[in-house]
Parts: sequence; structure tokens; C-alpha cells
Amino acid sequence: MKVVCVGSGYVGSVTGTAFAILGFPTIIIDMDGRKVKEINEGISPIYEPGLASCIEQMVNASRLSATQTYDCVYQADVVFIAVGTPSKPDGAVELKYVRSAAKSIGEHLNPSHFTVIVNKSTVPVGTSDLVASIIEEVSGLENNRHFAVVSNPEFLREGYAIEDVFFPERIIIGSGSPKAKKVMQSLYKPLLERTNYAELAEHLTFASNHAATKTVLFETDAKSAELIKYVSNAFLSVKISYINEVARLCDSLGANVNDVSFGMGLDTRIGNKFLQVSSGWSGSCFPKDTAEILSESQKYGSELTLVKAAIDSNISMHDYCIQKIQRSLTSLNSKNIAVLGLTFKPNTDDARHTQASYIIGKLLQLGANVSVHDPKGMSMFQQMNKGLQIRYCERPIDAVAGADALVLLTHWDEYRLMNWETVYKLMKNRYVLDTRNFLKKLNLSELGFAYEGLGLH
Ligand SMILES: NC(=O)c1ccc[n+]([C@@H]2O[C@H](COP(=O)([O-])OP(=O)(O)OC[C@H]3O[C@@H](n4cnc5c(N)ncnc54)[C@H](O)[C@@H]3O)[C@@H](O)[C@H]2O)c1
Ligand SMILES: O=c1ccn([C@@H]2O[C@H](COP(=O)(O)OP(=O)(O)O[C@H]3O[C@H](CO)[C@@H](O)[C@H](O)[C@H]3O)[C@@H](O)[C@H]2O)c(=O)[nH]1
Repeated sequence: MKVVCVGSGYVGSVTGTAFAILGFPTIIIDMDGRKVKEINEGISPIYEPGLASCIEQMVNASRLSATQTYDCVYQADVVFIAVGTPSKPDGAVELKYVRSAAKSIGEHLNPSHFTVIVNKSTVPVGTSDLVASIIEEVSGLENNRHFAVVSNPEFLREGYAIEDVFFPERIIIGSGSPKAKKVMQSLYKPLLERTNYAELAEHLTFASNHAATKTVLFETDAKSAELIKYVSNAFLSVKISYINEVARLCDSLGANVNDVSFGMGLDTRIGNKFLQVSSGWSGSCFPKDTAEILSESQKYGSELTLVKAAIDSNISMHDYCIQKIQRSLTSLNSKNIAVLGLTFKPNTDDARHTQASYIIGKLLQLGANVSVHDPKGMSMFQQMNKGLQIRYCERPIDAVAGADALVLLTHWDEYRLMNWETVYKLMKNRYVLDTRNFLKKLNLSELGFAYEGLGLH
């Protein structure tokens, strides 16, 4: 089977590479010439642990290539759509990239060959039908006869994308076409049976018990598949917002949220995942997906009030962090604040829609001077936040020199491993706000810092 993947971003580059490793000749289409050139040179277009070496190996083996044109669709058995679906200003999803990809696919389909078009992008209920109708209109071909559209949402997490794609807990296939479902079963067979995995082992960057992960392939209709994706992300957002509110309660009551979270997670009905305190969830997925599903639910008179509450709670969590800094420093006017971590989480260069831009924006409004550092995300953050007047520092210690406060937003290992005695000497006032409770074990208070986490006592 020949695979084509439209989009070479955080999902498309990993998806395309994964199917090449699983044994299918794969071509990635992207309209961005830089990404196409990089892939063809064996270079990863994004930072994702383990991905660069996988791409290099697959390109060298001639199993993976990239192009800006859609000609390869004619030969393909399966065409993934993995383009961006950002939010419009009202929170609803922007589908122009999906529409444009569908149109281009329709223009290049082979009329005498059954092709399966797969929506991997996160798209609202009904988008499979939309893609099918665009393709029918452009090609003059008939849906479910010459081609079929499948919803196959992606659940990878940035920073763990290789692991998540090769060892997923679930693969969701939504379609009304039994023929298309058969094609998808064949496509995922090597993943379900873990064949061709020997080649993969050297690229895995995290030691975990992969062999124990059993993947369930669940087949349903397209609408249900589309909804599973949104409500899963929304559920996880609610879960994080809940523990973040519990952290605030712990601050008021003198309890320790790390212990509370651990104790809760021992109940397998609750589980210990996504109960880690933060200044709020962020990134390229949760904010836009919660906004979209809330907007959709409101349009249909079935408002997801818990999701609405989580969105509000998330913003108030960002504000809560600022209030903590204010309580410690009183006026922030002309105070020097070092912010460590600009990406929405560690092990990614993705700085889209991170809490850092909200929190830094507020600190600036309050008159603070802000110096920042991030190991991988500085260039994207700078590109996305051109209006922010802040100092970008090559090394974390440059950001903390002369600081009145150090605010840790992202728990990169690099920050735990810093020489904290040097940090102590360089800072003017030794207040540290650790929004991930990540530095707790370093006992910074014993070194003389005024250390605060969230929900710790
Ligand atoms: N980032 C994640 O962790 C993640 C995880 C699961 C699902 N998703 C979903 O997957 C989709 C893609 O997300 P992403 O983060 O990979 O996006 P991205 O912005 O990183 O990448 C999208 C790519 O598509 C290309 N593109 C857009 N329109 C095109 C067209 N018509 N033809 C060819 N190329 C085109 C862009 O140039 C870009 O390289 C979104 O719907 C997202 O919600 C993302
Ligand atoms: O206990 C936790 C877990 C996460 N976060 C934050 O929540 C956000 C999202 O984290 P994570 O889910 O790990 O990152 P993503 O890469 O955005 O992955 C989510 O969004 C993807 C895109 O839809 C989905 O594919 C994944 O399944 C889903 O986990 C980040 O700001 C994290 O710091 C917390 O604050 N506490």
C-alpha cells in the first residue's frame, strides 16, 4: 500500500514517518517549501525527541520523501489529511486548510482506483461528510464507490509523539464504508502486530514498558470518531483544572497538593495521570479544542458547562500565579522577573498558545522587566509574540542575573540541573515561584531561597 500524508507539522511529520517505518512507501505533501526541503535532506522539520533519526533513516532507505505538489495522490491507496485546524476569533474551528487539502486531493484522485482519504486532523463532527462532498464536487467521483473518507483522530502528545504513535492505547476508525475500514485494518496491521519494530527500537528515547501496551482498534461511525477526539481532550482539560483548583484550596488550608494528587490517583477509577499541578494547561491543542467543542455544544443547545468552567478556571489559574508573585514582591513596577520555560511543556519547541505569553503579558502590564529563557522554544515564542518587549537570554543564568523573582513555567530537566548556588549568588531577591512543583526536592528553602510552589506548604 502506498501512503500519502498531507501536512508535515507535529502530527503529519510523525505520522508519515511512522507509516514508512511500518513498511509502507510514504510521501508527505506540504505547501511549506522549507519543511519539504528539510525532510528530503533527512532533517526533521520540528523538534520532537527521536523523530530526527527516524526521518533520516527512512529518507536514506528511500521509503520516505516530501513534495509540494499533489501528483502523488494519483498512486496512493491511503491519503492522510494532517493539516492545521486553528481557532477562529470566536473559538470555532478554522477549516480552510482542510477544505483546501480536500480540494487538491479531489483534483488528483485516480478514478479507476479506490482511495481512502483519512482525516487525522482534529475536526468537528460532520467534517468527514464535508471532505467527501468537496472531493465529489471537484473530481466528479462518487463517495463510497471510487473513494471513501475515514475519521482517524490522532492522540499523540508532543514530546512523546514517537512512543504514542507506535504504542497507542487506542486507534479509532470512523467510517460508513466497510471497504475503507478493511483498508485501514491492513494499514494498522503491522502496528497492531508490532511487526517491523526491530528497526524502531534504536529511535525510542524513553524507557517504558511498551511490550505491555495493548492497542485496541475501535471501529465506529465517522461522527462518533470525530467527537471522541474533542471530548477526550476536553475531559483531560477538566481533570487538570480540577487539580489546579485543588492546589489553590491546599494553599488556603495548608495541605500538600502533591500528596493529595498522589492519594487520589491510587484509586484506579481516578488514575494518577493528568493530575500534575501547573499554571494552567495550554499548547496548540487543549485551548483550541475546548473552545471548539464548547462553541459547538452551545450552538446545539447542549452546552458543556464543565468545559466552560474549566476554560474559565484555567485563566484564573494563570492569574493566581501572578497574584502569588505580587504577594511576594508587592509592586511589580520596575521589578526584574526571570521566566524560565516558554513552551507549553518540556521536550518540544512548540510555543503556540502557551501560558507564558498570557503571564508575561500581565507582568509587563504591571510594570515588570521580563527576561526569558527556553531550551527549544525561544524562536517560535518570539515569532508568535512579536509585541512583547522582553529580553531573550541564551542561558537560564543570564535571565536570572539581577532578578527579583524567578518564575518557572515549564519543567525542563535543564532547570532542575542548574547550579542553584550560582543562581542564588546572581539573583537580587531570591523569590522562586515553581508553578510545576518541580523543584521541590531540591530544597531551595534550605539554600536560602524564598521558594513557593502551588498548593505546597
Ligand atoms: N500537535 C499535536 O500534538 C496534535 C496531536 C493530535 C492532533 N493534532 C491535530 O492535528 C492537526 C495538525 O496539527 P499540527 O500541530 O501537526 O499542525 P501544524 O500547524 O504543525 O502543521 C500543519 C501543516 O500542514 C501544512 N498545510 C496546511 N494546509 C496545507 C495544504 N492545503 N496542503 C499542504 N500542506 C498544508 C502546513 O504548512 C503545516 O506544515 C490539527 O488538527 C491538530 O489539532 C495535533
Ligand atoms: O497533569 C498534567 C498534564 C498536562 N498538563 C498541561 O496540559 C497541557 C497539555 O499537555 P499534554 O496533553 O501532555 O500535551 P499535548 O501534546 O497538547 O497533548 C494533548 O493534545 C493532543 C492534541 O490534540 C492530543 O493528541 C493528546 O492526546 C493530548 O494529551 C500542557 O500545557 C501541560 O503542561 C498539566 O498541567 N498537568
